[in-house]
Amino acid sequence: MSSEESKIKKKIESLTLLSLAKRFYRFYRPYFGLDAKNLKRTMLAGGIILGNTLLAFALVFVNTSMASLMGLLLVPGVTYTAFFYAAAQCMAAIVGYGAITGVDAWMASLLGSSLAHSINKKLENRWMKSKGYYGATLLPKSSAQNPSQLISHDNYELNATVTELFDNFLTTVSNFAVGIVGLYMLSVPLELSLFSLSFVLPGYLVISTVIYAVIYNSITNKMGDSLEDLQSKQRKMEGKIQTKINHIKTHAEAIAFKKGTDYEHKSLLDSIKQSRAVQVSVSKIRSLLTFATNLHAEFTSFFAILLCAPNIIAQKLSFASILEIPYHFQNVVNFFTWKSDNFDKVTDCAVSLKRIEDFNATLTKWEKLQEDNRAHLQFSKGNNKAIEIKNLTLKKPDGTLILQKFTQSIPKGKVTLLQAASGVGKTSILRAVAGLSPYASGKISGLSDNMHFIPSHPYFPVQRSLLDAILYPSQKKATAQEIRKIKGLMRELSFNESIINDLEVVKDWFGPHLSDGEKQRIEIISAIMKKPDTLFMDEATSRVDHDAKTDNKGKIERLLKKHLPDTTIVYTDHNPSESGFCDNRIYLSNSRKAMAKR
Ligand SMILES: Nc1ncnc2c1ncn2[C@@H]1O[C@H](COP(=O)(O)OP(=O)(O)OP(=O)(O)O)[C@@H](O)[C@H]1O
Repeated sequence: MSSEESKIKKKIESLTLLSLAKRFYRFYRPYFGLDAKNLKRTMLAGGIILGNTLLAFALVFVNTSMASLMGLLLVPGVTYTAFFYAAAQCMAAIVGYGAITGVDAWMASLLGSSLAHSINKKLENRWMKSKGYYGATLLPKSSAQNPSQLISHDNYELNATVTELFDNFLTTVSNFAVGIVGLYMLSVPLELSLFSLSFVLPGYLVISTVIYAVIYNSITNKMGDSLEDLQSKQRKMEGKIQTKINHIKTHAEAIAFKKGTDYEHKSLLDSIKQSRAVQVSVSKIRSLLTFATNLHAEFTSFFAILLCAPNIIAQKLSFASILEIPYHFQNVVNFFTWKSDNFDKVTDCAVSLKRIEDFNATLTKWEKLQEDNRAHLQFSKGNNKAIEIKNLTLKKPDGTLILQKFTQSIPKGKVTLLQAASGVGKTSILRAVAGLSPYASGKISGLSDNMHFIPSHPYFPVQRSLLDAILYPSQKKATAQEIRKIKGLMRELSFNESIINDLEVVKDWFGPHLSDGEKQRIEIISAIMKKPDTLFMDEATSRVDHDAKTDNKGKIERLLKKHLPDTTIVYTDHNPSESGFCDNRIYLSNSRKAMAKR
């Protein structure tokens, strides 16, 4: 089979109800069972199934009581007592039917929200705990999904719609059963005479209804085949727009400085235009489907009457039976046309499910990559004298080399400067040491758990105070002593009093409230507060002055020596001071070989 053929086959398969049901089954299976965690959901699903079985009986009760009321009205000389009794029966049947429907819908919505909550927790948990937020971008050919839409919106929509569809499908099945039985009971055998031969077709109403339904279903299915693809594209476009807007917000200042408004505007507008083009195609297909389904809705009664015509003409059907036929006909047809009748919702769910499947697949790849890498890059306890790096080889996601067989001994309790030209691999070494490089091999020994890293771009948690940023990621309340110490360090690093007074105020501290150099000084205070055994700093003072007068860089270096006298410090710096801060230098040459010099 050619690749084109197999693609087409895959597409057709992906849209069949059976294959969709299989995918949904695989996806939802872990959320049901008899254990305490899943029992509530299992009971709700059972309740919905039971509710729909009861609905089938309630429906029979509604139909028979209506038919007997009709029959009664046609009897000459009917009494009011008999009429009210029959009417009361009808009322009771209708109210009973309505009540079961209400309880059923309530259980479906409870099930939907319970599933949404549980699945979201799992997705979020997996994304955060496996560091998927970091790793997804490191995968080769990663399409770097934007999970914000998925976690905040798609998953809730998916579960609300799936449970609604599940309930709706069960109702359709129970109505179908009632419809088939009803049509069969009303189906007076059709007698046909052709030439001298006569035929009798028993249950012909059932057979004709099924034939009608199958033909209608195949027509609408063909029309809606491309809807899932288009909706998938539409969601991707929405994700792209969100990403671009977030990007503009994050880099607002740089864009404004670079006078990039028109550039960003055009880029955003292009995405909005593309999304609009997809939306127009989706609307066209939707309107075609609406046309077909509305036509079918009107045709149903007409076709049912046509089917009954021979028996009505032969006066073999009572008036009450004639009234029942379109109703049963509709119920039988609805079963076959269920997917096309709910095409929008079914494809919406299929699209959301696909996005969650892709998201999970990306996380699985990342988890596997980490697992594989654990065997290649080995960490061990080592000795008290030095951090030993042996044969460290680092690669890019596409497999090309960054650094080969780097071997180095870093003395403990000293300050070591890691120097090299830009792009040689200094940050990559720090990533490997932090266990954040999935394409690394070699051996590293002598590290303790108490390490601290200052990344090249300062980090501030969202909607938190400066104090929270300094103590990040600790979630404990700061003690009065800690606050006093932090304020003292801020004064030593020449912070303005107004900033010191705002220490506990929640602000967008990553925004313009602090200069870049101030942000870097906050990171230094954070490191001092952690008292790590080993401190790794990546260009941590690049935005801080070190001229003779103010010398903030010198202040930082003296402060680190004073407060962290026993800490092993390893840092990168393109513009190191000559103040004697570092005890040891490592030069990483372009030929990827390291040389050490004291
Ligand atoms: N995830 C990645 N995907 C692709 N290339 C990568 C990745 N990580 C690192 N590299 C490449 O590895 C090389 C080394 O990068 P690294 O950031 O370690 O350099 P550096 O020595 O710290 O540079 P600088 O001094 O400019 O910060 C660069 O060419 C970079 O593009």
